[in-house]
Amino acid sequence: MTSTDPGSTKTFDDLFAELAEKARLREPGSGTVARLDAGVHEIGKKVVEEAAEVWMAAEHEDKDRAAEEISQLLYHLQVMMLALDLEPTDVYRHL
Ligand SMILES: N=c1c2ncn([C@@H]3O[C@H](COP(=O)(O)OP(=O)(O)OP(=O)(O)O)[C@@H](O)[C@H]3O)c2ncn1[C@@H]1O[C@H](COP(=O)(O)O)[C@@H](O)[C@H]1O
Repeated sequence: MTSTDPGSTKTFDDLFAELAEKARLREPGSGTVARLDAGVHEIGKKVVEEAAEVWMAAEHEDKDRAAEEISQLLYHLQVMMLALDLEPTDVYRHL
């Protein structure tokens, strides 16, 4: 996907609803369910790893790569939210 390509129209809230449903159903084969089962410590490591990848892409790669890494960071933050039983509104009220 390039920065001029709209690509997926999925939003933050759409992805959160999708992940919450997979977690609720414990969907077989879901990477999200596996990450939740691994626990907060492992999820936290992925959050830190993806944050570093955002930083590196921002400094050394193009905008589209940075956007891709940001999307992955948002995904792992959502997994952390699910692990902590946090809703988006619990986060939004601090914005
Ligand atoms: N948006 C994402 C998403 N972003 C990042 N990731 C995961 O985070 C990893 C980040 O890439 P890395 O370069 O760090 O890969 P890696 O080092 O091999 O990471 P590990 O898998 O070893 O942790 C990806 O390989 C995915 O496993 C995601 N996994 C899933 N989704 C979406 O979440 C939804 C549910 O996915 P499942 O639960 O797998 O069905 C679907 O719509 C997916 O598109």
